[in-house]
Amino acid sequence: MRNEVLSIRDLRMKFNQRYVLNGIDLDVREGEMIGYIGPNGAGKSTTVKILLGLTKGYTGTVRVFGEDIDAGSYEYKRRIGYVPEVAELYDQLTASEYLTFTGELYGLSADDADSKARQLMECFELEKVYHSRIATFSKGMRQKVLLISSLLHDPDLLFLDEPLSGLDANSVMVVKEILALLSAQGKTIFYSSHIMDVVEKISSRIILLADGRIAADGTFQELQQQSSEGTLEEVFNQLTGFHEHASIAQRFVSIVREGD
Ligand SMILES: Nc1ncnc2c1ncn2[C@@H]1O[C@H](COP(=O)(O)OP(=O)(O)OP(=O)(O)O)[C@@H](O)[C@H]1O
Repeated sequence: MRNEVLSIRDLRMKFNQRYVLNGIDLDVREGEMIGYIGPNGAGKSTTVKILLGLTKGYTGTVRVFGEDIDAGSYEYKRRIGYVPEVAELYDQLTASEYLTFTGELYGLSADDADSKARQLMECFELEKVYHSRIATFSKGMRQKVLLISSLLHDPDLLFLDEPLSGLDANSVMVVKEILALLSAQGKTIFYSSHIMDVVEKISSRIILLADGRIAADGTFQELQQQSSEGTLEEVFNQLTGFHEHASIAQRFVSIVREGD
């Protein structure tokens, strides 16, 4: 049996008297590639932020690498990498400064962080802008810097929120392959995205969160059987009880066209 990476019991979280997480139970083992999906506002980012120790005030038990994260130790964070949906990149820094800085935060020496960051930037054909300010980078270039910063310290557990956002088709292929290799080498990956065809293809297990609860958990094939639908997009629509896309679109367009 592979090692436990995450163990969550009856996790609940409320904001302004409203429960956003309503009792989550989840066990994750080494090497799992988890597609973490759910409608907007379902509670995906909230769960991830709790796991990262960024959001407090929850009830229930959360163990990461066997350690209760409420116990106050920060050591477990060194084994985690994170690509947030909206990143606070320090625009005034160069890629080299930013990556060396984040590498050092994760415990690498400045020289090791710099050398590793330079080589990883080269893999993404960004070596020429290594010493340029991030403020001058395109969306895709920024995304690559974020991916590199999340991986510099070779984490065992990786949380990715829309990691392909802004990447061109060639870079998408490279990143998907990187994730497959990391997963095959035992890294655990939480892949949160709204792009269902990618999630369908890369995940070994899909977890669907709806209204702060796990509404489905299994391989893509298991989810298909559960809902008797074809694509993950259709499974998602069915499991979240959504059938109104055509009428919503129609209403939206008719409001836009009002008065014409
Ligand atoms: N700091 C906060 N204060 C108040 N409400 C919050 C806070 N953070 C999240 N929420 C609420 O919690 C709910 C879940 O938000 P969360 O960001 O976890 O959803 P999500 O599943 O990641 O959504 P998306 O797919 O849109 O990124 C939302 O209703 C949101 O408004």
